[in-house]
Amino acid sequence: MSIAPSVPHVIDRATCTALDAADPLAGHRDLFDLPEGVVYLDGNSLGALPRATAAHVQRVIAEEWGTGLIRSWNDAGWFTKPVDLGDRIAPLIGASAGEVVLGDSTSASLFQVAVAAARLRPERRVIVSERGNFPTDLYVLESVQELLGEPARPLERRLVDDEGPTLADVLGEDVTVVVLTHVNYRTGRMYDMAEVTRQVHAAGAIMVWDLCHSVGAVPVDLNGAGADFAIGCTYKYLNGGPGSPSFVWVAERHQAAARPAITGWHGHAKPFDFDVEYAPAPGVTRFRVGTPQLLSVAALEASLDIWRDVDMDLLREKSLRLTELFISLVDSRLAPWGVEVVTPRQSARRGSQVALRAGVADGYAVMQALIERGVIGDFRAPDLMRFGFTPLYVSHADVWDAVAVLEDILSTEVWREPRYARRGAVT
Ligand SMILES: Cc1ncc(COP(=O)(O)O)c(C=O)c1O
Ligand SMILES: Nc1c(O)cccc1C(=O)C[C@H](N)C(=O)O
Repeated sequence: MSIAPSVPHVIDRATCTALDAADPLAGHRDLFDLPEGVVYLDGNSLGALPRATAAHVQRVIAEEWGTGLIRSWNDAGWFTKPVDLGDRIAPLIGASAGEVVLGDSTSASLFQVAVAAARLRPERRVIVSERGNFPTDLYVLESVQELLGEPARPLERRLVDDEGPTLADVLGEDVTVVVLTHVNYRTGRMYDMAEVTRQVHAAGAIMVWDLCHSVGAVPVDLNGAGADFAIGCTYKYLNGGPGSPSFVWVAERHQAAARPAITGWHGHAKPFDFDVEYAPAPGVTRFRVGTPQLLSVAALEASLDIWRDVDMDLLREKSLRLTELFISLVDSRLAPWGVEVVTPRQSARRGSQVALRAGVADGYAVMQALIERGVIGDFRAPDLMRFGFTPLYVSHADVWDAVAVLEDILSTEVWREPRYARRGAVT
């Protein structure tokens, strides 16, 4: 695969519009309902609204719910939707049919999967994750510790980072599961999935990947990497809408032995036998819990249609072109204010987002000023401005415009106005 970003050396806005004119993915932007005048660089938190979603959800409400009523569990295929849509996510993450199923929230799915993973290595007593992981993953692992730890044999949680201890430092015969997020939510740094999985397996441990910031953003090959379990969300780059369901991937070789944390009736082998005893469904279906949120599932179904004809190599090429373009414009135009690129410059180590430290300015205030001017990114405490580049709807001209507004905010020092000062919770 060619991943040469091919950003020309001398860049002006006309260069960016020329890149857009030559962009094979440019047409996909029309599949989204983005507000006029907005440069949307926060699809790494909540993806944009696909044009087809409202009508599809409206049809599900009116026809399947309104008219079909209870019959729709069979007639509209409601009962098997989590498995059917799992099969549609599978090609985006290098999974086979029958390996992916929709879950509840990502947090709940991680609990479901991490417990199952740890139970595959019960004699080992250390769970490893990363200090910079998205906090919910770390909190969930505390619950796994509590659930599976015994007074005489507690489970320990060890956190690694680049300053040490590193993953290589802690991997040993006592490690049961390693839980890492493939693309870091703050820095956008991406792990080499195959290499890390190999290291973890060499220590005899189980590898669980969080794909929240990878699925739909970068090509992922779980089976190629030989990973064991994965979870992810669908409301970021898959554009499933706020609160759309998570997904769970379990490698086929683990499915028969895997014992999920929560054994609900939708994961039962024969849910409509209403047995008193639990018997797991075959395959990944046992990771289902209870009634799926079908209106959110419907919104996701509409957004997944967009992925039928997306070439993931082209997607990656465009993603790298956008992030490369952004980084070079930041370097060339924002140096006077000490703006620093935190995301790795090596393209193989970068997801589809870029984080900046604001230098002499207050990043929070700068981000509020940007948002007021229609350039929507976000801020992650203590000091990072984050910009997500969703290749399906962000253009090269958007990148140019975003940096131009950023330069203006820094040079006029408008960010110093009191209305941009930090207050309350931020998303
Ligand atoms: C890496 C990662 N994991 C998990 C989550 C969230 O989990 P949930 O969908 O349960 O809110 C996020 C973002 O919200 C995330 O960035
Ligand atoms: N999931 C979110 C939510 O429920 C509320 C606000 C933001 C989010 C996000 O997705 C945040 C995101 N995971 C992040 O990378 O920071």
